[in-house]
Amino acid sequence: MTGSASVPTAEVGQPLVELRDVQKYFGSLHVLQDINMSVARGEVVVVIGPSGSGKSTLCRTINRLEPIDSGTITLDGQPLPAEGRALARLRADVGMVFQAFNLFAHKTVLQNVTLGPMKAKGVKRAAAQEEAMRLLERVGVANQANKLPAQLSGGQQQRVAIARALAMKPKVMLFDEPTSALDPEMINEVLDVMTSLAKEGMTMVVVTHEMGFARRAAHRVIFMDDGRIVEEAAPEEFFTRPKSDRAKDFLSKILTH
Ligand SMILES: Nc1ncnc2c1ncn2[C@@H]1O[C@H](COP(=O)(O)OP(=O)(O)OP(=O)(O)O)[C@@H](O)[C@H]1O
Repeated sequence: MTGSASVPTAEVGQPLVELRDVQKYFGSLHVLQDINMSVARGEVVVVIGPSGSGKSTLCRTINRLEPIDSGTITLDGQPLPAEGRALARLRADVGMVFQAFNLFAHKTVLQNVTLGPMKAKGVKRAAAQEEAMRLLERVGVANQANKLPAQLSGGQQQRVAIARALAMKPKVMLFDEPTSALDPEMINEVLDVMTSLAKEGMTMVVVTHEMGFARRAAHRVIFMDDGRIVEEAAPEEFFTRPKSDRAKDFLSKILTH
């Protein structure tokens, strides 16, 4: 499979993340129902759907921030570990950028990006710093390296959060509404970084309300409603010819805003 003509240029390969018959409850709420989903290496999957449909929970189960009640989730063919060192390794393999800012407030930008590789992977300080500076350059905030996160704009903080996740050399990046807490002028800065990662072949699962990003960078859009995957299609197909009434209704509401 190759990407849609508009952006994704990376070839998409074998399955990397697989969810099979996943069920999850919060008390009596069946928040994830019969989830079957496969994300291929190099694929960019955008997850959209109404508020409360289970998008964040889906994302959080993929790196075990939320346990599941039944079913299986595998990364690179391996079942997700529940605890211990294997779980720490998994967290390194699955980079995550949340909607709220994800940084240690009392560490500098540079420390935020170097700590993970030094602690989790035993990378020496000098090498970790060199790589961190390269990544900060990559996301356009190298000149902020010695500042504290609070001294940065929201968009800059999210770009540091992306650099921090990339420093762990993840196999897949999960983004959970990474721009939702940002001022409008900051949103594009972050989406541009995400788009370039997508073009370079990073495997990504992105929960977002930014339909422009979905059109431009996704190989596939997954539409969730009430804890289920209701529909999935290439973006050009989904946005022009949604099949389910729920997706049509959802798109008509968000596209008129
Ligand atoms: N820790 C929790 N305990 C109990 N219920 C929860 C918990 N987290 C989420 N929920 C409920 O699970 C449902 C799905 O939540 P989730 O955050 O996954 O939805 P979402 O699609 O990401 O929504 P939004 O777009 O508003 O962020 C919601 O009804 C929510 O209230």
